[in-house]
Amino acid sequence: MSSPIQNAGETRMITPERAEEDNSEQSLRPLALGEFIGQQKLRENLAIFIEAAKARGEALDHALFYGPPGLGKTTLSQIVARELGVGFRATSGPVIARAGDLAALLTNLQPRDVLFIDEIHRLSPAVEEILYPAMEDFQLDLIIGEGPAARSVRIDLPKFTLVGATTRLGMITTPLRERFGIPLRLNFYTHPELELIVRRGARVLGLDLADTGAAEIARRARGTPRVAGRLLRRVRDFAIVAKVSRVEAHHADAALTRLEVDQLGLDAMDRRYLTCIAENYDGGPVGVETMAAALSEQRDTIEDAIEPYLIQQGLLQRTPRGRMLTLNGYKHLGLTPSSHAAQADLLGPAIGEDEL
Ligand SMILES: Nc1ncnc2c1ncn2[C@@H]1O[C@H](COP(=O)(O)OP(=O)(O)OP(=O)(O)O)[C@@H](O)[C@H]1O
Ligand SMILES: [Mg+2]
Repeated sequence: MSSPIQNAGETRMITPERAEEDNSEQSLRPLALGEFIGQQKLRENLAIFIEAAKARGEALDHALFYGPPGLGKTTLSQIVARELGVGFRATSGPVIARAGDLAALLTNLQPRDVLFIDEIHRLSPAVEEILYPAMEDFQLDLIIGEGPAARSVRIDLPKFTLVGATTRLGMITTPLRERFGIPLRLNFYTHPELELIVRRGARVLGLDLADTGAAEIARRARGTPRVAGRLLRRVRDFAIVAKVSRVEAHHADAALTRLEVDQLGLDAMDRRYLTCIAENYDGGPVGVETMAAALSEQRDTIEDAIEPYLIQQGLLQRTPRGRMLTLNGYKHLGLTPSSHAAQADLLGPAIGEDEL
């Protein structure tokens, strides 16, 4: 089991979530706003906010990046600090266990620094409590001591920028959400954008990739740069072993088909999810907990990493009563819908996209 090809098959090939291997993502990470491909509106707005903050010599307003995994939230957060020319400190929601941990981070910031909190929806309520006055008034209210001897002290903080990232906007409490002056939503990338990202990645990796090969990988990257980078590496593995000097569409297609990534970019897991709804639940509606149990998957994984792309592709719909397969979902599986199930397309309105 030591060849790269066999190892590649062991994990879910196109999962947009981070994996060990993604440490090598660093090399594919764009470092400036100008190098960042796609998310055009967001990029333009961000550039204006950054320029204005710099002109005023003030800290940028707090910013919140949200959207499915692997679309560039962490990358953009690093770019923000770099473009501002300030320090960057990174932590994540589950890592900050106690209020004191956050206090230590905040008191060590330099003026205008960026403090990046990944998975910010997973902060504990006690920590969030400390964060509110820090974000709003740049003050820290700490209780020192216990019992009758306890007293509260107030510490002034440097004016800093909090950059939060989350895959689950719906799980952020309203008071926290309202303290971000700049909420920024990341969307799935278009095929032409992904093609540019794949071509850039191939240059960085030193792979001779024909434009047709780049297009093939882009089309099957699930709208997600992280997936594009991963597919690109796997195609490169196949190319090395097969001694292909220039990778064309048919090479990429052969590699991706062997990895069970289909024409839409769905993998075995996605198809298992869709098939389960079609065959076990007559097309739905079925609740997410039921699906999690049926597939032995975490609910979070299903909601973060599987459903958003299926919904975006029009294969699945989230209704107030549960998940439903659409006619396109059936078509993609090569199944004939039951008359009952075909209703998904007529059932409105779907749950707001923000809930994703
Ligand atoms: N616009 C882009 N252009 C080129 N590469 C990109 C772009 N966006 C993301 N990437 C690449 O995709 C990978 C994943 O990006 P990133 O880690 O920023 O995603 P994320 O949104 O923070 O994901 P998660 O929600 O899992 O934390 C990185 O290797 C990054 O270099
Ligand atoms: Mg991230």
